[in-house]
Amino acid sequence: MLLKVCGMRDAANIVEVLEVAPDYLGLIFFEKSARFVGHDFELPPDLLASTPKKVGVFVNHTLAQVVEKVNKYGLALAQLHGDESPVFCQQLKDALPQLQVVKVFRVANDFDFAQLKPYKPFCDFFLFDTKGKDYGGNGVVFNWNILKQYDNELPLFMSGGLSLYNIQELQDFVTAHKLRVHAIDVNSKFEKSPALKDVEKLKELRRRLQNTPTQNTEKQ
Ligand SMILES: O=C(O)c1ccccc1NCC(=O)[C@H](O)[C@H](O)COP(=O)(O)O
Repeated sequence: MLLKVCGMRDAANIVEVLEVAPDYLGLIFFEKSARFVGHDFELPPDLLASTPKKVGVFVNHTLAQVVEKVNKYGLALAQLHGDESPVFCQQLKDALPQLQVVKVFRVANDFDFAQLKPYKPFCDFFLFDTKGKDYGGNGVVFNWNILKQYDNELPLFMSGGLSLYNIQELQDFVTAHKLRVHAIDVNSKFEKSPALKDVEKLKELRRRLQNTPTQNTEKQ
């Protein structure tokens, strides 16, 4: 499983996080988030020169706002964390064909998997996060058993309260149920304070993930 670390803005902290060699770095463009990058955010030169794909996290932004951030920061993926429609995903793909679109679904026990269908032609990945009081970064795990209903058609980012305490359990669950998990997405459980990542914890996570086989989970 690949690794996405989400929600940094401090240049020195980003440089430290890069030592862990994440596969994806999430930058949050939602102004109401405690992890909002800010209006004057500049990419640290180390990030420009390094390999992780940059993921922009958006919540009900307009198409023009997403396109502007993608172009400004060289984002490879847009993670749509709000109530964006399938038509919005289609418009984004039409505007930026190279961009990978990740539609987020906030999951609770009554989650209806039928709602995924109209998104499939316009998305590269789905991300399952916990439905909580905030749009994201709630630090709460959802009941993974509900994923037994998922048809595995699009590869997944798995999210929601992932920590050093539950990562092995998640890996076992994914293997047992042959879930097509492309990457895990970690955030608040690897922080010293909002937006400041605890790099020692991330290094331990990286060590544990290195012992798991990676799968071909790109969209076919
Ligand atoms: O993290 C935020 O503050 C946030 C706010 C609004 C929308 C999305 C947000 N985070 C996006 C993520 O991808 C998080 O990693 C995901 O929600 C999981 O967070 P956590 O439960 O803290 O691990």
